[in-house]
Amino acid sequence: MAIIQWYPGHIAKAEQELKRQLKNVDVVLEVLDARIPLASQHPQVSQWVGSKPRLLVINRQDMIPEELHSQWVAWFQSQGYSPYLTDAQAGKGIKSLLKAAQKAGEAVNEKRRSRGMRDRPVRAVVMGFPNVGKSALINRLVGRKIVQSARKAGVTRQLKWVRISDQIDLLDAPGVIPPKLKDQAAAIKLAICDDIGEAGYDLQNIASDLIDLLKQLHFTDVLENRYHLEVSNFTGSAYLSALATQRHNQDKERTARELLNDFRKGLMGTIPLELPPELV
Ligand SMILES: Nc1nc2c(ncn2[C@@H]2O[C@H](COP(=O)(O)OP(=O)(O)OP(=O)(O)O)[C@@H](O)[C@H]2O)c(=O)[nH]1
Repeated sequence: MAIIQWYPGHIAKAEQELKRQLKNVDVVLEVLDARIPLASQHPQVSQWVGSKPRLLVINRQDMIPEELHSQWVAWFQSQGYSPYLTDAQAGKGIKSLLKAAQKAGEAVNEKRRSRGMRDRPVRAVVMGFPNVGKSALINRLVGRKIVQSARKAGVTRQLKWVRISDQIDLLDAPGVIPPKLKDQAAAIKLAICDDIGEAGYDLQNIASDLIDLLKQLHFTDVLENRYHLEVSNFTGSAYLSALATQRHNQDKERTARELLNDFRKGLMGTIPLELPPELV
């Protein structure tokens, strides 16, 4: 079991900043990682967002098999959400999301009109865990590069409004959700997918956890195809050691980094680490 450590001061600050941003918006776009849509949802978001319309953006759709797309949409709809699938890197799913955000914010203008006020653009914010693709999504929604999008977790700056159309304004800085504190199983998945930002974790433990998880989900073939080492008789940790012996002169740290990078870059294939609950 991996021990993941957080920095409470850092989290408190992020949480405060998020609440400050949320005060100013009409519509929230909550970005999830398609490989782990459940673990990348934060239980407190509902409370923070309150009654504002919220759209779920299941990003990195390219990193899971296509047949799962509609299954996740159906599942989230059954839970009362409005889910939209995107690939922010390639720019897929952006138009429908934009339309939905515009529509979700219409209530604001209805209210304004009823008070004799003029319409104004709907204000939206993109929020989600570190590194889930918020900046890439903002750049796609705006249609040009206004936010730095990087592979390294935690790259996000201060806020400004950007007009996307005469109907919608977007905060140029994403709202970063501080990682979940209590749910270790979710935290491990977030760490595996590199969605945990500046939290400290042990690379070797997380790599071992990834191997255990792949075994549990019957994805042993992806490991065997990539590394040509049979996995069935090994625990995650023992497999990592065996791999280290085979590949890097017993350097487990290097092997762990390589394994995680291979997974994160999609080099093992499109592997969902979670399935919609009915399918389990
Ligand atoms: N394959 C794939 N990669 C994506 C997608 N969206 C974003 N990425 C990549 O994921 C990495 C992180 O994306 P960012 O947009 O920087 O993530 P962020 O949520 O803004 O990150 P922070 O600023 O750290 O909170 C980048 O390398 C992006 O190119 C996607 O839909 N598919």
